[in-house]
Amino acid sequence: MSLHIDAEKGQIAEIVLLPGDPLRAKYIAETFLEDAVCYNTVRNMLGYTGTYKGKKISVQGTGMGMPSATLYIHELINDFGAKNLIRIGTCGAIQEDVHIRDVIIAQAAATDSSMIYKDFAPAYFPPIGNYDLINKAYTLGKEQGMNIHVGNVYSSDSFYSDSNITDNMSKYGVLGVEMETAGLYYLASKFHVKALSILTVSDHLITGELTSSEERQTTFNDMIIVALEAAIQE
Ligand SMILES: O=P(O)(O)O[C@H]1O[C@H](CO)[C@@H](O)[C@H]1O
Ligand SMILES: O=c1cc[nH]c(=O)[nH]1
Repeated sequence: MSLHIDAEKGQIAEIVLLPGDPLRAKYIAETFLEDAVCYNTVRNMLGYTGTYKGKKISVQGTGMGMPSATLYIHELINDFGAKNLIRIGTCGAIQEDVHIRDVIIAQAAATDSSMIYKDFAPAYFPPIGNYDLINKAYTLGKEQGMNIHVGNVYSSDSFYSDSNITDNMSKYGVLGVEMETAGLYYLASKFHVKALSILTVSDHLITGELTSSEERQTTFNDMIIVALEAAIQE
């Protein structure tokens, strides 16, 4: 076991899906995995392992923001041997041609977090996703007829903020804003594992549109299938 994950060695798969919401981890395990077993209830940050098309897969809630997500990601990699980590989350769109319910594959992630900067200052390290996983997920998403985009996202430490950073990100072509991808990609580089972040657009920061929870669920299912199919091709 590790500090925050109460599992035995071998109980967690090399492929781990990472939703922010632990109840989404439960939903994914119950809906998409066979013989799913819950291995973690510490702080209610639920984690499950089961199989998908015969391949062992885990799904672990990470909580919101990089301080929470990176402690689970760190332990999954270093204490349990995770090698392919795929975030499945939600984001706000910041481009006119990215619409609610669309899916964004994060090629890279800008961030206002000091977490990465302090390791490299005064240089900046660019957190990028794994090209193989990006390519597989994009191809699968297109085959399924999904409205799918690949590009930069902005991982912010603040959900609510008065700063104009998000506006500037939008001007520079960043597709959406969320709170964890930069931390995931940073740790994947640090520990030489593969990572991908796939995001459903839950709201639009320019138009003010929101998705209903039912709509989010349908798009979310499509996104999970893309993540699972990309993962088992590894
Ligand atoms: O839907 P999840 O994965 O939690 O992701 C997004 O939603 C949360 C904010 O509501 C943040 O964690 C953000 O990154
Ligand atoms: O606008 C949004 C939507 C989801 N997650 C975020 O961090 N921001």
